[in-house]
Amino acid sequence: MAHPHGSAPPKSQRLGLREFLGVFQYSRRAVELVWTTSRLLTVIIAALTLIGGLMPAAAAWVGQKIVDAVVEGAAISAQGGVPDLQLAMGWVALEGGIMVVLSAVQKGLNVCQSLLRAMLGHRVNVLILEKALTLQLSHFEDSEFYDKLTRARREASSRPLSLVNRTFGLVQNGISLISYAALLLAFSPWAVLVLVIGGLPSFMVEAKFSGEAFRLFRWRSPEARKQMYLETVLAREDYAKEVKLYGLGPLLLQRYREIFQLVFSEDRKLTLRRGAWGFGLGLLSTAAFYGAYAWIAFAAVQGTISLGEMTMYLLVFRQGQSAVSASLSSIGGMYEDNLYLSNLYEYLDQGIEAEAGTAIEGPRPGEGVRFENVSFTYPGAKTPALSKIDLHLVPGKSLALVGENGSGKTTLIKLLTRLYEPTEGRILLDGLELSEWDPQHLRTRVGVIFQDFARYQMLVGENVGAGDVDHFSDEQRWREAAELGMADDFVQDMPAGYQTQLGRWFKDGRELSGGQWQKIALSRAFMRSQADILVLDEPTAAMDAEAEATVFEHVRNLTADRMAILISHRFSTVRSADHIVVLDHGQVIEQGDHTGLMANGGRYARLFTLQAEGYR
Ligand SMILES: Nc1ncnc2c1ncn2[C@@H]1O[C@H](COP(=O)(O)OP(=O)(O)OP(=O)(O)O)[C@@H](O)[C@H]1O
Repeated sequence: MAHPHGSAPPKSQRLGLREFLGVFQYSRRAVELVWTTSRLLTVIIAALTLIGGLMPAAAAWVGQKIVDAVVEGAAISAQGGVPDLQLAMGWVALEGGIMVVLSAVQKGLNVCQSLLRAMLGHRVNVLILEKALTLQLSHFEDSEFYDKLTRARREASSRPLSLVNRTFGLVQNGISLISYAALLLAFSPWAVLVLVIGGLPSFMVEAKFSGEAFRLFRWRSPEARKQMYLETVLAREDYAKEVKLYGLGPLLLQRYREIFQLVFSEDRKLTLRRGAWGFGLGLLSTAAFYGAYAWIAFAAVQGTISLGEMTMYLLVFRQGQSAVSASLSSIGGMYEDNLYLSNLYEYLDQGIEAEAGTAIEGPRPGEGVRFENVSFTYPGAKTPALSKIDLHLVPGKSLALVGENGSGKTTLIKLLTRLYEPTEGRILLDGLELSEWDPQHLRTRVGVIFQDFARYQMLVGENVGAGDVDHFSDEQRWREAAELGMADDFVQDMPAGYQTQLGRWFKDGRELSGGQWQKIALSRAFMRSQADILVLDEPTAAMDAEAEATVFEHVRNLTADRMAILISHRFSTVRSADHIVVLDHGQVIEQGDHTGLMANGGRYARLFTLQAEGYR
């Protein structure tokens, strides 16, 4: 949720019972997730939980038997008789046995839970990433959606297991509690009531504050994202150069600190209030316990119960009380887990418009690409980035787009590659609208490099191979593409040739120059040998003039029956295109070939002459 920096977090709302229960809607999905992650581990955990639940009451009962046997034995000894030693020793041995089982159960639970935790964390991360693959570019550019993604990634992976553990914990404590109650009932039903009611106040506090903590977490997720971003800028190699030279470090670090202060001051308030209330209401539980203690001791003094029974009741009452508070805090924790899971599921359930097209050919093959009255406005933007564009790109021809920064050239390519849909008008390939094409097939027909192409910290060869996933690791194809993209020569000279690691993140990683990276990106586009539309968005800006000339020679040779779209600010390159389109503020203001446009004496002619003069 976007909010102006520094605004106060939302006030806590009163939590009605319905709202409280409604929040548990994700429990079923979380249990399902855990169950499908590992049935075996889930079953073992459930079984151990049940066994673990019965053990404490059994131990308390045996404890009573020990004390009574000892008291009885002592009385016999006092009267000069011979007590039955074996009986008391037998009970002690049994209690020892129960403790061994209990500790085995607890260890087993820990082991299973850590295994399941690792598996589940991985599973949830994969779910999150799989979903990310289905998202559209516009999602990544939407800050509110990005918050959802960040929140899901930060908290969600540990929550399903925690929820399931707490559910089991609740069952376990429930079983213990029932067995304690059964023992305690013999003393007095009222004692059972005191036991249960004593735990309620602390529970109310937990429920109230976990809701508040969650609202705080949601409120500050844009802050958390800013902090993550600053961490990236301050600690990553690709920013280090500028941060150092411009001395940005202290300023950015100060920002980082300020965000922490803002977030921490809210956290501190909440933590203090939570602690104070927890302590105050916790006193009630202590009072309930000592009230019951006095009552039980009184009964023993009066002789209504034996010493053994008194020991057992006290133990049962104390443990019962912790079972009550553990159960209630399990419920509170489940509530909290559910709140955090709502983030995960909100993100996973985000509706994605299906890319519905299925066509793999159009009615007029060979017609090429047509833009018909195409307009486009970015989500949230006030003015259109493109308006009323009409264009026809014919196979075998090349098209150059020129225009000032921000005139809409890259946007036009984003529409052609279906990263965005036109807000108005339509784009046709072979006579069929782009949205009706099978998206996979459409992608194989277009090879594109953007000016901000990705620099993967992988092998040089893989950086080329990325252009065609089917041949991602095919060294022969890497070479062919790299020759066309002018990268082969310098790659051969690298220490491990095509197997050289790029980037500084990993061992022995090499860095490339700007022009070399561009050659890699160009080669990547040449990997798309099936593509009949080749789009180069300022591909040669960092290359030297000779390399640029050769690359265009290659593009021209390739485009016998293909289409090439070229964006460039270098008119020496642009002039060789068959058709030139001049964009200004999202509109086509001139088009034609170089000679025609020069003869026109319009914007193109002016810009061309200006640049040509610069070279004289
Ligand atoms: N993701 C985006 N969201 C909102 N507006 C955008 C986005 N990308 C670009 N714009 C806006 O759309 C307009 C056209 O941008 P575009 O990137 O198409 O220009 P360009 O002609 O390729 O510029 P350049 O020569 O600088 O590469 C600009 O005003 C820009 O601010």
